[in-house]
Amino acid sequence: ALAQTSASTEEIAAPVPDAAAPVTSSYGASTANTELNVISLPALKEPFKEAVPEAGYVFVTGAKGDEWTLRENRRAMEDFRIVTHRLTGVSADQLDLSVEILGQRMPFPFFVAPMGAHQMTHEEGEVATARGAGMAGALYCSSGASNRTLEEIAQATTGPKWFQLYFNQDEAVTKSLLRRAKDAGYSAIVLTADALGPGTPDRFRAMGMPFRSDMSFGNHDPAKGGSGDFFAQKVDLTPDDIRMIKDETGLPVIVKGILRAEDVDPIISGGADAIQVSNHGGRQIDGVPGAISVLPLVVRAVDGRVPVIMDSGIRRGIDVIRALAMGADCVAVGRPVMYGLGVGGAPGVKSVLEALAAELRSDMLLTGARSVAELDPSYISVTGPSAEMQEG
Ligand SMILES: Cc1cc2nc3c(=O)[nH]c(=O)nc-3n(C[C@H](O)[C@H](O)[C@H](O)COP(=O)(O)O)c2cc1C
Ligand SMILES: CCCCCCC(=O)C(=O)O
Repeated sequence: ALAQTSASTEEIAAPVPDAAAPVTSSYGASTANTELNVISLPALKEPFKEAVPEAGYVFVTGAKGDEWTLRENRRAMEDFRIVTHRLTGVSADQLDLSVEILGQRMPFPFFVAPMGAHQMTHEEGEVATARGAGMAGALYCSSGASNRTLEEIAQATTGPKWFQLYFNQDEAVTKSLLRRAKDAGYSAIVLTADALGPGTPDRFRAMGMPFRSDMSFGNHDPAKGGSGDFFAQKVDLTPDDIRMIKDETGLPVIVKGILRAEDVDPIISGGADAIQVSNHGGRQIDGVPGAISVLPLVVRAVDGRVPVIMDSGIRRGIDVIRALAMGADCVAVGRPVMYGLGVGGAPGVKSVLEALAAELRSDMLLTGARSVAELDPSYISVTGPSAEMQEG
């Protein structure tokens, strides 16, 4: 039996098995544990709405202010038109989708973006998401705002893992998080530079900010070896903070949330090992450009010194091609992974990642490039507002 939704037939791509819906907690997050027939990542949004509490749906899908940046992340993708090659002799068995970033080999050029508060969506929280990522062989980036502890999450995945840091005002708290991340086997630290705290979509605020009452920030839970207050984030970050993370852990540092070419030099001089172009999925400040629009400007400023990662708006195989051709070394996938979690739990996450890999594989074959390394700007014609930004 399939759950009924109010969406049109075209929008309902993936059936929601009955197993996706049971409600066992007072909050009512999903307990689903099933593989999904993913027709496309965007088409999972409606089943996600059916499978999770309204608060979780609004928190995940919403964005800041008028949500212009959220929409612009998708619209701007259309400015990047793919210029295909023909008769290149590429066959499926020759196609190489693997990449290596910061010493980490990945089977495909995308990974799970750091996202917090997964128990707003699924009872198991990040443990299920990380397990699903591992099942697909994908790198999992664990959010500093996870409900489960970084240690529980590290144990849940069989794949590579990075830890995303929300730098705390209390240096002892930050250093303790970093030490724990290193001890748990995370191989890089992602410093988020573009956030003041949780996303606060207007629709979520209108509901009274209904975070679940039993929600904990696992990494700060004193009962689980944590300390400090998640909300006491240090906002006045400088490049010196990068050095502290490196000194403390000896791990590579990725700075996430960069949208401007001028920011690149001080960040690389500060010791960053990679730059992540992102507008946080439009959740922190509205009105900033689509991430794909500014990617070429940042790539030019980086000039090959460190890898460039991009997220915000990745939904399709062709989006991955667009970003890689414009100079990203890999991309991160955000909200669609949460859709998979809500609708299918760990196997649902695996299904989402495998569906994107399958889509990318066929899109690559039709693009004519043999490998991710072969993609370059010649595969893209930049049009519209994004083209104007490259000139200015
Ligand atoms: C529910 C949710 C929670 C998020 N939490 C974090 C977080 O804890 N740390 C972080 O750096 N980014 C966080 N992000 C931003 C993502 O890492 C990523 O930048 C964003 O989801 C990209 O936009 P997209 O999902 O629309 O592609 C979060 C995003 C969502 C949707
Ligand atoms: C209350 C938990 C917040 C977790 C996610 C924080 C964040 O970065 C976001 O965009 O939201």
